[in-house]
Amino acid sequence: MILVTGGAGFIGSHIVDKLIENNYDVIILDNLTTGNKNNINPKAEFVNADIRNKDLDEKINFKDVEVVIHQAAQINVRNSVENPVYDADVNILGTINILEMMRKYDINKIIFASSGGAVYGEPNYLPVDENHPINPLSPYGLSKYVGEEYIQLYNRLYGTEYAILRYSNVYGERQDPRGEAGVISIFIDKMLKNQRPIIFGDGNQTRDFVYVGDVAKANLMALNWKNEVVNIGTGKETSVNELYKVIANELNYNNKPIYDKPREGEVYRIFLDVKKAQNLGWVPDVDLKEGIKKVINWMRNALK
Ligand SMILES: O=c1ccn([C@@H]2O[C@H](COP(=O)(O)OP(=O)(O)O[C@H]3O[C@H](CO)[C@H](O)[C@H](O)[C@H]3O)[C@@H](O)[C@H]2O)c(=O)[nH]1
Repeated sequence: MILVTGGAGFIGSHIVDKLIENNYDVIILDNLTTGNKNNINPKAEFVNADIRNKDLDEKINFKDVEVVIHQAAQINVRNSVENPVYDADVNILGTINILEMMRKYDINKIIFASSGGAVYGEPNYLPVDENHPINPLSPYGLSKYVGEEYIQLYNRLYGTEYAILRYSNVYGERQDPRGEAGVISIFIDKMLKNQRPIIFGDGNQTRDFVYVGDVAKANLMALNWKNEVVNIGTGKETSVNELYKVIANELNYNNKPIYDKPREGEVYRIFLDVKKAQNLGWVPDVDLKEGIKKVINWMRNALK
């Protein structure tokens, strides 16, 4: 049995679907603050609870759990700046609570969603590999990194195995354009409604956009990775202006974007070195254009 925390969320629900496709038994733990009931795979068992709950083992039969895939988190970077206590509570104490349940019930493996976009800070060199210095620029980046460190500490103290996946900018179906970020879903949503998207700054800032299905695939492969910290991205750099063009082109949208002042405190250029993931056998299957088409199809139906 595999426990997926945050399994009703954007990335977690795609992981659950892939696990079920591959005949794994899955329990979802989600408190539905940002997760959505509609994302829940009916073949999974669902427990509505908070990762910080000290009596989680009264709700979940941890004796059956062999691996925890820990995706539940406070994921909003800007909210973490406004409310660092809440961010640390969910992302640090929540992670420790999950690790304690694992210790109590001898669960030997955790796969953890970390952030390649947030832990490295402003890159000293590009692409950013796993050995790049850690210099988070937000409480969120720090809380994700502290989660990583606790997981490594539990490995030293109790031998708990881990795979820490540092995602780049993940996009895909079920990323809510009204919720936390996701420039791709925001641009598609606006263009479909014939509104003009806003580009913050000059639009030459770059990101590494990775499709959610490929991230789910990495999590399944990580079931066999032992004590690795791995960047998960495409290794390709795309500017926000380029992204705008690709989406506008797919949608035959002819309006120009509105340029606004740059968003404070965000990095200008970042993309990940993904050689390590490749050496472990993972490569992304879906390129940006194809992924954007998938999101457009999904959003057209979701908006009906
Ligand atoms: O309407 C928008 C939204 C975003 N952007 C720009 O697009 C780029 C990407 O922005 P996102 O908000 O999609 O993502 P971030 O790069 O800010 O990444 C942060 O938000 C992500 C959510 O997808 C992840 O949580 C990630 O770890 C975290 O660093 C940024 O340069 C941003 O300024 C715009 O120009 N217009």
